[in-house]
Amino acid sequence: MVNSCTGKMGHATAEAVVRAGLPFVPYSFTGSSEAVAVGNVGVSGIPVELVAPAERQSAMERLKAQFPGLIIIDFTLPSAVNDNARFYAASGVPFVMGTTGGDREALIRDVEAAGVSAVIAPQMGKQVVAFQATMALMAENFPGAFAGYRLEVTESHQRSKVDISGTAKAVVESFRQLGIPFSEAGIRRVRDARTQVSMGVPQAHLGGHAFHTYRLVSPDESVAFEFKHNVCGREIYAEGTVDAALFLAAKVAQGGPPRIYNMVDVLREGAMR
Ligand SMILES: NC(=O)c1ccc[n+]([C@@H]2O[C@H](COP(=O)([O-])OP(=O)(O)OC[C@H]3O[C@@H](n4cnc5c(N)ncnc54)[C@H](O)[C@@H]3O)[C@@H](O)[C@H]2O)c1
Ligand SMILES: O=C(O)C1=N[C@H](C(=O)O)CCC1
Repeated sequence: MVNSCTGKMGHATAEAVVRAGLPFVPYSFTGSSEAVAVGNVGVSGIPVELVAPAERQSAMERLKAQFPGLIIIDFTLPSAVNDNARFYAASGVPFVMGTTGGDREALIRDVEAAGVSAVIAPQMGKQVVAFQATMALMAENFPGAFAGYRLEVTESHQRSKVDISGTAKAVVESFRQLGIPFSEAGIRRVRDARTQVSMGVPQAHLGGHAFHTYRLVSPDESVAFEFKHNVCGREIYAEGTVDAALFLAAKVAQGGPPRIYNMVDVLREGAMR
């Protein structure tokens, strides 16, 4: 089940679920205004019934009975992430949380306390996850290697993105361990089309892109490193999310204690196609 199919990522992911030939639940929890205004949406020709927040409790009971082994995928909004995760966890339904932002520490705490398995990650794209894992490995192996360096971080996304890149925040954590004090407030956030075009974002992808640049400069400016990951469109995340859902379903089927996984866990197990 994908929440919310009315959103850009939710819709792209729902299409990827159908493309993969997986059983697709034709219901989607959504924001109250969309449920009223839109009513229903179509995903690859399948009509999907939208469920408003006020109806989600009773709908969840029905869905759990109707779809044993239910896995929820959440791409909603930073303002909804904590409440949604608490709701899924309290309902005992394992879930993949791709939504960024919110209170991330509370998110982990709540899900752990409820004892439900989940994959929670701000980045679902296989190659970007591999880059993230590489930075984390470098930090683990060579802590402080970049002490004294200056870090500049720029992220550009479609205008509708409300929060700072969750991926940039995660990567910055590795740079901190490499010796560079850097606060999230220092991340340069680009949302205007003119700047984006000047940065090389294709016109056709102004409505869906994620460009990231991390630049490290030595104290005397004689040495510079630049890491970039530039994504156009959303397919890379949608496909990675399907991998995460399959991984989670397999973990739940195996039994064992509930656990919170991230996408590096999924990648490490070779579970990304
Ligand atoms: N993890 C990843 O790889 C990845 C990739 C892309 C986007 N994202 C994240 O996914 C999220 C969604 O991005 P988007 O571009 O699809 O946004 P969007 O604005 O297009 O869609 C958000 C949707 O959430 C719905 N919504 C709002 N409140 C809700 C609630 N309480 N319950 C259910 N649905 C609700 C809205 O109706 C809307 O359709 C963002 O946090 C974004 O950063 C993550
Ligand atoms: O389009 C978005 O929104 C994205 N959000 C994630 C983030 O914040 O890191 C992943 C990239 C795309």
